[in-house]
Amino acid sequence: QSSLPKELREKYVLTRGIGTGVCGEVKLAFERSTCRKLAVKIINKKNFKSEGTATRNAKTEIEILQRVDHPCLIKTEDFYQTDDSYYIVLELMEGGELFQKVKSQQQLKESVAKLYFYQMLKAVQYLHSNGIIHRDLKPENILLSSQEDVCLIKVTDFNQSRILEEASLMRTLCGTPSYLAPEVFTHASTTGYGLAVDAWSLGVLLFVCLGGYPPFHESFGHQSITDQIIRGEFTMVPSKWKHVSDQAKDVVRKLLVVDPSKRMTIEEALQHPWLQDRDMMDTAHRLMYPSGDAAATAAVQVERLATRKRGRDEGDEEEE
Ligand SMILES: N=C(N)N/N=C1\CCCc2cc(NC(=O)c3cc4cccc([N+](=O)[O-])c4[nH]3)ccc21
Repeated sequence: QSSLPKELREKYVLTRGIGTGVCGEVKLAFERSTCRKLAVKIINKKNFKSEGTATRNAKTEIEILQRVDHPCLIKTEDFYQTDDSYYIVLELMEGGELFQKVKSQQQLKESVAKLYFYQMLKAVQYLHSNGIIHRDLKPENILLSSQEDVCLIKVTDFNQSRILEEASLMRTLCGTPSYLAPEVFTHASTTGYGLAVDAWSLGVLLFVCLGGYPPFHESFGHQSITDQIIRGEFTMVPSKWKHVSDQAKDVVRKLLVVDPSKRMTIEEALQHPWLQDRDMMDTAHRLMYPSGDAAATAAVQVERLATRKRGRDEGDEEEE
């Protein structure tokens, strides 16, 4: 306890470790004044690359952590630092990492994978609408709020995130364009393809949740994992995928497309038939907006009307 920042020690009691990340650890903490249970993520500063990028990376990440506000993004309660570590006080996510759940359960039930995937899409849609690319979406960075299958998920670890620097693009365009590459003008370098990296990662995440194993891996066949990824070559092993619906497989196939300009976007994924599931959406919105406050309920109604309208447009027979 001695190396902890004094203010942290005065406000919280840190107890046992509850999860070990590659870049530090997570401890169970109690807020002295309320006895509330919380998590404290301790990140060693040396985990960030060289000093230069470390401070910039860390600042960006801390900025993002404190700026984002969405039910499916980790929320920081408090923040402290010493010379060698950051101490981030967070809400407790008692379900731990999605990684552990998939590892222990092999593959998730399709309905559970859909509920989690929908929440991940909403979280990433929020980040993208705020000009943030996550760039490191993986099962270790998806936290579950409880041990129950039906639970809230939260995306975390914005260490690789990038805030789309529109400002730097504007500065670039002020200079002489003669040496600038075409993609600088076609937004490929900022808003366009940048966002598509998160869509790919969500495809890998969905594959792992449904299939219980990763689409690309060193141990598969003769190709290196890089070649498998560059060629977009993955196999849906029948024994693992025979119970998975064609619509779910379609979402995976449309996200794991090598050409970013042909890859399904987050918005398109949200419109995909597999996700036009009112029960799942009602469950997700109940988890995301438990207070059921007016604004949230209105948001849900809008979404449901939109879904219903889409259904009618596409000659959807099923009536409520
Ligand atoms: N690396 C980086 N630069 N930023 N990373 C970050 C940014 C700050 C937030 C953050 C939180 C976590 N993880 C948890 O909170 C967590 C894991 C966990 C496992 C079991 C139980 C509980 N729990 O019962 O709470 C758990 N909470 C992992 C990485 C990061």
